[in-house]
Amino acid sequence: MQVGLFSEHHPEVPVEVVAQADQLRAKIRQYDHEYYVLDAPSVPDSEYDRVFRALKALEEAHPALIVPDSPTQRVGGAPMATLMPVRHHLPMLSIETETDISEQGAYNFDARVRKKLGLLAEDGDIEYAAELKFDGLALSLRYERGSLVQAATRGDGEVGEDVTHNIRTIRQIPLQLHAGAPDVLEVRGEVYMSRPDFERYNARQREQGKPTLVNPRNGAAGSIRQLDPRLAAQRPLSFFAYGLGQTSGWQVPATHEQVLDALQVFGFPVCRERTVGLGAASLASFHQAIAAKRDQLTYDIDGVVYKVNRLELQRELGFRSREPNWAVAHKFPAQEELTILDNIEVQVGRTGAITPVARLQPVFVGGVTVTNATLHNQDEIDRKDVRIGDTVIVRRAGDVIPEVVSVVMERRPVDTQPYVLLEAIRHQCPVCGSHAVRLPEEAAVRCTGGLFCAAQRKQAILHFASRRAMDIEGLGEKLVDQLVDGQWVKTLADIYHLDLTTLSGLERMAEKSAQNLLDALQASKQTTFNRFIYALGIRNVGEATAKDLARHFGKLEALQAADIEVLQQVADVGPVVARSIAEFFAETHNREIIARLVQAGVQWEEAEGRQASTGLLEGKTFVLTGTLPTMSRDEAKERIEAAGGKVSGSVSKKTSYVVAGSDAGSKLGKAEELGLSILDEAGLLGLLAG
Ligand SMILES: NC(=O)c1ccc[n+]([C@@H]2O[C@H](COP(=O)([O-])OP(=O)(O)OC[C@H]3O[C@@H](n4cnc5c(N)ncnc54)[C@H](O)[C@@H]3O)[C@@H](O)[C@H]2O)c1
Ligand SMILES: [Zn+2]
Repeated sequence: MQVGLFSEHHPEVPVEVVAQADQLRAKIRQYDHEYYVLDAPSVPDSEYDRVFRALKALEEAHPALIVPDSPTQRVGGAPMATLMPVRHHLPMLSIETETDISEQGAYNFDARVRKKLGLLAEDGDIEYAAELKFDGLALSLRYERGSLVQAATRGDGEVGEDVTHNIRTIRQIPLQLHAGAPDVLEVRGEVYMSRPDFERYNARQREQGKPTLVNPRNGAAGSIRQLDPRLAAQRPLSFFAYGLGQTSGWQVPATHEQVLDALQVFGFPVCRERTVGLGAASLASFHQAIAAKRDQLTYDIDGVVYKVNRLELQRELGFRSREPNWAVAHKFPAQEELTILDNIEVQVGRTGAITPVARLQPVFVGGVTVTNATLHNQDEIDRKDVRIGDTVIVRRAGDVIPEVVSVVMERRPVDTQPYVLLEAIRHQCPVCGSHAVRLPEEAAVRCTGGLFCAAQRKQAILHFASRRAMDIEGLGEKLVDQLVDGQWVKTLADIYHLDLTTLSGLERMAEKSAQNLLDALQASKQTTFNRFIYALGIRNVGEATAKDLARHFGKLEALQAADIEVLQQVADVGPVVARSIAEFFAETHNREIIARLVQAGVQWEEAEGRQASTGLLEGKTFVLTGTLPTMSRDEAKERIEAAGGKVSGSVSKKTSYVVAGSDAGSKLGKAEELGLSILDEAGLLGLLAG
């Protein structure tokens, strides 16, 4: 060993090692504060764990370094000053992490437990309970005589925060226990946000231009530690019970497995993914089985937890400063990792949305190597201030596409520039060169190329051919892929110029089906004006609007010539819809394609759109929900519209009638809430009959 300078306080440890430990502790203290107090971590857990392990390794090599307030000796962070402190009757500990994520990890844990208990090979295998390690926030729920009296976070393990006001908004947590509950029962478990709830919440926030949650764990922790329970109530949270705190007036079962069974009987959600087995092999196989299933679970887990099953043995094993000796967390590959963002490129989607995509230095995250991640849209880039050259946190969980969740600002290189998508593409669609725009009320940048844009062509053709548009039977997804990829169809109008030789030369296309398709194409040319408008796939123009437009304008020339003002004279056409219609017809490519469609023989009776209705239901708006006994939903809709009524998708005060069949959903509930008239099929037929 090099004999050099030694520290004053640790005479046996070289100063540079002391300095290194101090540096690591300062980092950990900063990360802990961001994570536990601010609920805003700046680095992913994987990075935190690396720093933590480095400190642990230093302390193991130089035990004199260990001080009682080292992060390796304590749990969590200080409670938030704004919430009331709660002293735990029994401390809430952490769990030791097994560093070897291979199956060897299970064997290491078993070996440590056996050694501590002084067991020999002939003493037989230990019984273990294995369960999931949920990635949320630990809670202690206290029930007295069956009623929830207090909910507390872990805090530093001794003193947590009172979050009862927020916990009461979580439906999965019983306020009252089923009969037979003990005098005092403290239940420990994890509050979490499911992935679908997280995705839905973020999608809605993104749509409204509001801040998104970084990950489900943060979403859960952030809402539980709010002061205002209304904020917590807006975020959908769930709960899993996994253990006990203090109890009294109860014969506590003999094993962990039986404790969980009992909690389930009392009314707590307990995760089904758990098992009990003998020895390390059973643990290793659980680890493997869950790893294979991880992506299909609807919530985040960061590993599995092994616990000695018999509580008597747990007591014998006891605990150290921050973790029990009878449990271990056996992790999986991290779902969030650090990497460098090399470039931002764009992709044009099937609806013309131009989305920014991050090109990343390859990084192993969520079990796969990731090189691309979505950045969603300009608003998200602005909010996260993502720049080329940044070190970013990438998240890949479940089957959701990888996403850049945040930037590690500390590591931003000098000379970076904010990224502006429209400027980067010079206001042009990179696929077709059409003008790219961003509507003020929209997050997305869009290509205005419409039917001309190859990226949008396949989708446009499928929509054009669909049953309620031009109704071209046999023109399905596989065929459209071949036609567009093979350059047979460059614009929509080309489909009417396909011939038998070309079609029967395609993969899996017999002459008979080729001829059938040609017949279907021919038949589709005779259509109605409203179907044709709908078939063009103009943004924001659905079937109902297409009908209104057909009825109002009667002629294609009139519709094409209408400006935004004139368009808004049509019932139900607001400024947004009017603008997308005007923009569509303003694009030269689109006008050309329409002209070619007409040239190819597409025609309709000009008057059809104005067909006289019986007028019986004029001015009435209907909402359909559930399955009607004899009529299909389309049929009901057609008959209502034929009688002059309107069919809308959502219930509001303006709804005249809600027609409800079996398995009616939330719309029926809403209708009842608003006190609207609710009809069954017979009632609707009655109205139609006058
Ligand atoms: N990114 C950051 O800046 C940052 C900062 C601090 C901590 N962290 C992360 O926090 C974690 C360390 O903190 P920790 O001490 O809470 O350890 P931990 O989260 O790894 O393990 C203990 C916790 O596991 C939870 N748990 C989940 N399922 C469980 C089950 N079935 N049985 C028992 N407990 C279960 C409990 O909430 C318990 O408190 C690490 O993952 C670390 O990366 C990250
Ligand atoms: Zn384009």
